[in-house]
Amino acid sequence: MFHHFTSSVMLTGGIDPHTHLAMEFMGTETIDDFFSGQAAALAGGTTMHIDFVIPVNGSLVAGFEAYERKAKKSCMDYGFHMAITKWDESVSREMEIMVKEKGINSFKFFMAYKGSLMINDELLLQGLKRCKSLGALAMVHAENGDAVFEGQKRMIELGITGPEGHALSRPAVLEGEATARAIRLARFVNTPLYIVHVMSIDAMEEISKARKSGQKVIGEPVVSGLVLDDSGLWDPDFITAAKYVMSPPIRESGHDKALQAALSTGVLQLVGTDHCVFNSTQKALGIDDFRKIPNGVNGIEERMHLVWDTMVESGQISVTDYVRITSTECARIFNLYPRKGAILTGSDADIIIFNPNSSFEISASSHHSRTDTNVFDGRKGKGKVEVTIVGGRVVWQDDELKVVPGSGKYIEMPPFSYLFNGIDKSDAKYLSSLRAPVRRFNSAS
Ligand SMILES: NC(=O)NCCC(=O)O
Ligand SMILES: [Zn+2]
Ligand SMILES: [Zn+2]
Repeated sequence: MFHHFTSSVMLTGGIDPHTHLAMEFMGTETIDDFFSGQAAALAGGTTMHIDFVIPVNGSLVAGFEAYERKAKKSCMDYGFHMAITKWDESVSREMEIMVKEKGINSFKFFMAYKGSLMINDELLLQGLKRCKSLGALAMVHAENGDAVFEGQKRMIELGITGPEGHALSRPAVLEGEATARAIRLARFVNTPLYIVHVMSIDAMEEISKARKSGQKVIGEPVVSGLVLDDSGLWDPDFITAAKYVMSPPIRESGHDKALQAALSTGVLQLVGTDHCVFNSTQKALGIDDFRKIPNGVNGIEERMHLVWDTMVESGQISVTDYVRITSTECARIFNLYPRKGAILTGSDADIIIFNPNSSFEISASSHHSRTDTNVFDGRKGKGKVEVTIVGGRVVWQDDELKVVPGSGKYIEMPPFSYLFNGIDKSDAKYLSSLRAPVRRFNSAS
């Protein structure tokens, strides 16, 4: 959705499907909270984000309440996904409460982070079945956590303790394996699947194959994976190298371009950030051992600019495609369209004015995030978000923020998005195929 506005264009505000604000993780907490992270987002033209609630001691209700408190200071609209980290009757019941009473329509399963968030295949299967019955979208962090654990041991035994050990310990083959496994289990259950942070050709090709076969699989690359390669991890300065540590890792050069191509051809459908930032002091927790470097990079403020420059300015996609991959498709997948993801009568007036002839430059000293580093530091490009409007109010203009803590609203997301269309019919077809050849056996005697 875009309209001409002198040399600038009016576009739908961005929606970031993947963030971690005020998240307790790896013995610390992300430094951007719901105010600072959202202020950064608004300065970069993103007007809504969906964050991941982490259960408290396995309780979804307690986790939801904790995130409600964290989000009180919000200055822009937000929604929640919910992580599932253990399985029992109570979790299964709480999933229903989340969907029917709390406005959550997606659940994330971590196939990595052994010993903390990781789940096994048995849990994943139970979770997929439950998601299907509730009309909720299952999401996976796809890396083989057991093999990552082995890979980490291997690096430490070789004496490789620096940030490069992070990437070497969890190669793309492990992302490809877990992506394939999750896709096959979702096919077995016959429920849609969303792969978060697709970082490699290996994972992307599994998604491509499944989609070609007609399976409902969504692939989300993140801006770091689209525009960076792993060279920063070899920087001789620990803090510089450690800022690039995220999971799955940023890959060797070549994966970035392949992910861009997949995005431009519809193999991948929307762009997130996985904004999950720790400052230099927090990253230094892993100075002697890469396994202790808190995982995560920035992107919430940079996504709209970098996707424009990398994809539209380069000629890979049109402006219409840009709006789809940064906003509309996210709204459709999470059942918010057309309230969000569109400029229409009756939609929330979340709008940006974007000047394609202007330019941007990214730097840790001028960004709005609280963190003291930026993985895109020094990058320049074409295009600039000149104005951000949320709910009809100007919050970013002339490089100045006018944000009000507490003004952001929680957006409930109803279940049974378009991805569930036709699932009941294909189930019925499968069941009738089982019953068709009723076999009779002769008795043994
Ligand atoms: N991605 C990452 O390194 N940190 C955030 C948690 C996750 O999404 O896996
Ligand atoms: Zn993840
Ligand atoms: Zn994440």
